Amino acid sequence: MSIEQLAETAQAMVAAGKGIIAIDESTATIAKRFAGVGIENSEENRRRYRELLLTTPNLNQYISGAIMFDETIRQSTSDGVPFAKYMSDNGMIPGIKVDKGTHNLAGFPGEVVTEGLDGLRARLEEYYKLGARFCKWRAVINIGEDIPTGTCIDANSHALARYAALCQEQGLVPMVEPEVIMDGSHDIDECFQVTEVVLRSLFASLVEQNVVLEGTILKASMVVPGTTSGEKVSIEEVAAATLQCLKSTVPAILPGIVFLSGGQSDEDATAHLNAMNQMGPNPWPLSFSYGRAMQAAALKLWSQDLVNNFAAAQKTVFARAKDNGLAALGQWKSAA
Ligand SMILES: O=P(O)(O)OC[C@H]1O[C@](O)(COP(=O)(O)O)[C@@H](O)[C@@H]1O
Repeated sequence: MSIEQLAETAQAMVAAGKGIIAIDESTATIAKRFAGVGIENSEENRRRYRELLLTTPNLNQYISGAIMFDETIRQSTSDGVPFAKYMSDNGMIPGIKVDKGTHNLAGFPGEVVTEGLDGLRARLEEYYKLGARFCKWRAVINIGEDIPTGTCIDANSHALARYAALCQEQGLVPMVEPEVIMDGSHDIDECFQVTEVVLRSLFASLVEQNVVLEGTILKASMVVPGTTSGEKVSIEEVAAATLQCLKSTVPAILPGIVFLSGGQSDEDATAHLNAMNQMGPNPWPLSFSYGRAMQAAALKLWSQDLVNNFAAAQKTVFARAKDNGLAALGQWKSAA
């Protein structure tokens, strides 16, 4: 796989007015999401739900690709078409989450490191054969008293860079996701400082491990105050702080940055992305890779009647995709 092909895939992931739908919740995470709305966490319900999301009519107008979980990439539509094939046939790029989740970082209470490097080369080979063309690995950085430590940041950056190099070796575009978690009483300035250190460390590690930035996508968290800080900030303040942080840390050669929603309301996630694009031109396309902010409304509606609300829930998915697609162009208008 040439660098040009990796770069082409990466650029297609952030094509103008399009973003990614993250449907890669691990079995434990989807269990939480289903429990929140009273859906039984069975394999068939998970398959049917992912089918609802992926077969939303005209989704490809605003969605360039989807990140799946290991179970999902092995599942098919009710008509027996593997999800990855369904996506490629419908102009969307199949992606796969390849990390094996976070684990306590030994010796550093309150901090975690993402695992999954052992045997990764063989797993990537298989995912490529199953149709995946990009991957995702999420590192988690918590803010609290005396954390994050430099050790935790370095350990996670190193793992992200090792993962990214392996992906590129196997012809897969790595999406690197260092999520600075919103939970906590820290203010927006602290989130800014932590995010800045994390991104500097990540890009230093990527370069050290010979990762080709032209074939890499960053999945970033926004610079926001901690959820229990009580600090009130405007949409424009979040957008300006996030942009400043990214501009001072992310090389302009990167093909694009997509954001996670991290527990923000649907409206905030869209409004923040829209504001950042209105503040452009920016060095890279800025788009979305939302999980909850793409799905929450649809999941709630579907949970009320798994049979009869299927099509209505898909309309909700389409509406969220459209809102976020417009926000990726800075053309979204709040209904409020
Ligand atoms: O903990 P898990 O199961 O890996 O899931 C983490 C989730 O966080 C994300 O990275 C971002 O999702 P949100 O937009 O909901 O924050 C998703 O891609 C993923 O499903």
